[in-house]
Amino acid sequence: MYCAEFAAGRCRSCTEIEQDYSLQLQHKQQQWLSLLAPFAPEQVLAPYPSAESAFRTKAKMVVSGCSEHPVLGLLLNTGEAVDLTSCLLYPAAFAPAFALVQQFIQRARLQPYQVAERKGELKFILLSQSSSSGRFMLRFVLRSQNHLAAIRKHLPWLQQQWPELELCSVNLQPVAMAQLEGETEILLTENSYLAERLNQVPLYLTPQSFFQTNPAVAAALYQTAVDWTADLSLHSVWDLFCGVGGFGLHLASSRPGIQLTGIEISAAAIASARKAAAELALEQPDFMALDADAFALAQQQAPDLLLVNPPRRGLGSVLCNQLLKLAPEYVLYSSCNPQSLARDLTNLTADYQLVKAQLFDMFPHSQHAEVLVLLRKK
Ligand SMILES: C[S@@+](CC[C@H](N)C(=O)[O-])C[C@H]1O[C@@H](n2cnc3c(N)ncnc32)[C@H](O)[C@@H]1O
Repeated sequence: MYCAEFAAGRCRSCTEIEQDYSLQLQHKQQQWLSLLAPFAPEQVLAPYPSAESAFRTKAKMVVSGCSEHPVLGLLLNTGEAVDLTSCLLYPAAFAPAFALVQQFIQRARLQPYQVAERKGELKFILLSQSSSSGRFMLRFVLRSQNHLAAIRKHLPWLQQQWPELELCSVNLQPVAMAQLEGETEILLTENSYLAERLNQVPLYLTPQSFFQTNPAVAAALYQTAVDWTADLSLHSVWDLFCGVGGFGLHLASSRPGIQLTGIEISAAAIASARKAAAELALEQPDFMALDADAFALAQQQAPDLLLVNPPRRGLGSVLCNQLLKLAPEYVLYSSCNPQSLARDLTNLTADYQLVKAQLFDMFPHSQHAEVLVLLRKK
């Protein structure tokens, strides 16, 4: 796919964008197959493809320039600002939304943060869209509360121009470092959730909780988890690193009566998962805001299916060893880092057989991949 910013060397995020998409997929699949080979999988399925453009429903834009001429995009080491408001990864509704945000910055006279001088207030804007409703969540990442009153004052204007704006908040990131967001979030609208719906399962996104960036591929991933486990005899499932509940809610809503336990470190994400579980009228779901290792280490009895979807670092040896000790009949492992998954599989395949594996192309044009594997106790 042709991208003018990539061709000009100004944006290098999509390192593979100039390669034909079918070749990108072939390439990822080959790498995936070579990582899996030592574990002798019984079945490896064809990769699940993504749309080539307009698939990414979350944008993280550095704000630079000045309040009269704000630039949304990225900042090069040279100090040059790159405008990414027409980036092809975003759905069509993002470009007019970015234009409104730029007008808002001008009206409210928000001063973009100047990295070199450590002056200014507005560092980033984070924009997410619900793929089911088309509605938006907008977050301003600020250095301090100095611009908060101006944002509050002009927000009614923005809401009037932009009826699809469901939720708006301010995140405070006072530290001058690369970390995108800080701990304090100030909600500016009545609504505290952005409602998403994948495969008819409600999911509630909140400002600080994780959500997949490619909802079409995420829907396929969740559905595959349901399909691969449909024939298994399951009474209990743990969903570790459950986020707002995508995997667990899909499994439990497709199998009435199943005992679901969801564990996640973010209390906001757990509140979302509980809200969705109540809407689905699930019987006895148990979503708890806890560290996954601490939870697993405190358990004596395994569920029938243990589902894990850890961050890029993977499970690590403590959780892998506890998993081997608990010995659930089945493990379903979804990973956004095939390398750390392979490390964990080295541990887990001592007692588990790798039954199925599939790559989901959540991040086209990059070298990243989401992968799903099903393991059965030997
Ligand atoms: C890759 S995301 C998966 C989220 C979810 N399964 C989904 O499909 O959206 C990893 C999740 O692990 C959570 N997390 C990170 N460290 C954790 C820990 N020590 N214990 C429990 N959850 C953790 C993050 O907050 C994040 O929601």
